[in-house]
Amino acid sequence: MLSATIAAHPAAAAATTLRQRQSIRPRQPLRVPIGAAAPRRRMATARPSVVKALASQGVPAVPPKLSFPILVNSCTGKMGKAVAEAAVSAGLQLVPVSFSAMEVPDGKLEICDREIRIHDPSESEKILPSIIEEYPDLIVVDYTVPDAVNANAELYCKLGLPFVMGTTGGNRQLLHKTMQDGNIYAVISPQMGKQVVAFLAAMEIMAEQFPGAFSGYKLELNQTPRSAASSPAVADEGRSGSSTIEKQPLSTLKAIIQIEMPGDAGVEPKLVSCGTSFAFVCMKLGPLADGGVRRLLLFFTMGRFSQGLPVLDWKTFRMADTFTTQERGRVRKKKTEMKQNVQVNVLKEPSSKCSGKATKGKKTIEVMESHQATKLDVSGTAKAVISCFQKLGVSFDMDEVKLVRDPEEQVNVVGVPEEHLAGHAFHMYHLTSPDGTVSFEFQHNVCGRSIYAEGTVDAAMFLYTKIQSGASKKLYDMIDVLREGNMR
Ligand SMILES: NC(=O)C1=CN([C@@H]2O[C@H](COP(=O)(O)OP(=O)(O)OC[C@H]3O[C@@H](n4cnc5c(N)ncnc54)[C@H](O)[C@@H]3O)[C@@H](O)[C@H]2O)C=CC1
Ligand SMILES: O=C(O)C1=N[C@H](C(=O)O)C[C@H](O)C1
Repeated sequence: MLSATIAAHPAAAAATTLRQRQSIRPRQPLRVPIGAAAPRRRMATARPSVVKALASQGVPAVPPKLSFPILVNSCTGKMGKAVAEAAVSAGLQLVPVSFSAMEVPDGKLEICDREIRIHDPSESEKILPSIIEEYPDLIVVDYTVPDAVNANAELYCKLGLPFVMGTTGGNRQLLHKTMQDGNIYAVISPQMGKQVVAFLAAMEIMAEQFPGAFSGYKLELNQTPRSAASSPAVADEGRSGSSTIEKQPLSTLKAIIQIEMPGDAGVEPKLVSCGTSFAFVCMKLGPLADGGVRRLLLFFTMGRFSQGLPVLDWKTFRMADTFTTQERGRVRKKKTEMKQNVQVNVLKEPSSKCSGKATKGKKTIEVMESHQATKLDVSGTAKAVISCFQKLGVSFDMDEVKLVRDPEEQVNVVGVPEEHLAGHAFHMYHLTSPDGTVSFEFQHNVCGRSIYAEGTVDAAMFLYTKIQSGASKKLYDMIDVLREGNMR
């Protein structure tokens, strides 16, 4: 049966609860579905000191596999489900209980052949104490909603329950205070994707070592390029007089780093650059610039030329023809909408050959993030990156981040693969020097959930080893996790 014992005094109780938990003898759960986590007293692993000692005696120091109980709050969500699956495949014991604001048939959910009982969040305070009693080494992973962040963290602290908080939003200042008062082991990070975290860490190091390095720079596209020199395509647009594309300075410094995760791009979630080809950008910009078929053909031809492809082959004509007969009607329909977003298109790949912008004096889009339509808050990762830029001397208001949540815009403008509309995170930052002669562009684009799920499992393992070793530091972020060699 689930009991309703709660530590009476949050701050003081937190530390004692944790100590008490170490000495509680585990009970057998009354109803544990086959394959679900059975309560355990301790992980079946050797401590690092033991491994070291064995190694000194010539015994190979193969790190033992960690195994401890993990409760995922909430298993009904996209991230919760992905983490639960990753936890099982990493050999952790998935506790067959979760909470959700969503009703599920029979109050149950099946994950990796394990039956998870779903309770209403209002019951968590009543239910969790007995779960802790059954699973003294329990770690909770939180992927719920921004509105639940503070209450959940307070509850975990009150119960002395170590946790990994992946949920973004809520009141982060209050969260920080809760953690200070609660003195509980936790990893909190709005970004668990380790490669993205490594990028964030690099930003932080740069901000720390070269504060103000980008003073005066703006997170925006060039407003008034100085040089008239440009690529023939852009020059042609300029001469036509009808184009909204402006010329870019020759000296514009630009680098696109594209990192793709190995594996089948169509199946595996991936970290990608979302740049499209020069030809594609021109195809989008051409009609918006009131160009006719001739201009389109010219753009397309130049695009092919720029990529070292044969200029005049059947593909050139076929694609132009397809565009004019089938796509042009559709594009015309969306013209107004696209015009509003044309800067994003430029942001997507303003390559040196097609660098330009279509602002016509309008405000440019400087930081853009695109996520699945169900995302409730502004990207926590974007906020973290922007705060690094701020330390580097760039002035930028968080409210200015351009949010893209419309699936049509995501596919047509941002370039999100359709199969990842329900789970993606594309981020773009464009930085311009005060005189407009230097620009930088950063992108980190993730499709799918597995990069975060794996990072979360690593964070839980990291936390577990910290608890076992009685580390004096209790609050960590993902950069701490990476620093201790957790890139696996
Ligand atoms: N740190 C990271 O690397 C990442 C963080 N996230 C963040 O994680 C959070 C969840 O994202 P998704 O899984 O995509 O959202 P989702 O909408 O798919 O899932 C949220 C789940 O939480 C449940 N829920 C709502 N209120 C609750 C409460 N009080 N207690 C327990 N469960 C509750 C909902 O019923 C839903 O099933 C968001 O804040 C998102 O930004 C998402 C991806 C990566
Ligand atoms: O909601 C998401 O999906 C994501 N949320 C996190 C954020 O807000 O930064 C991390 C990533 O962008 C995916």
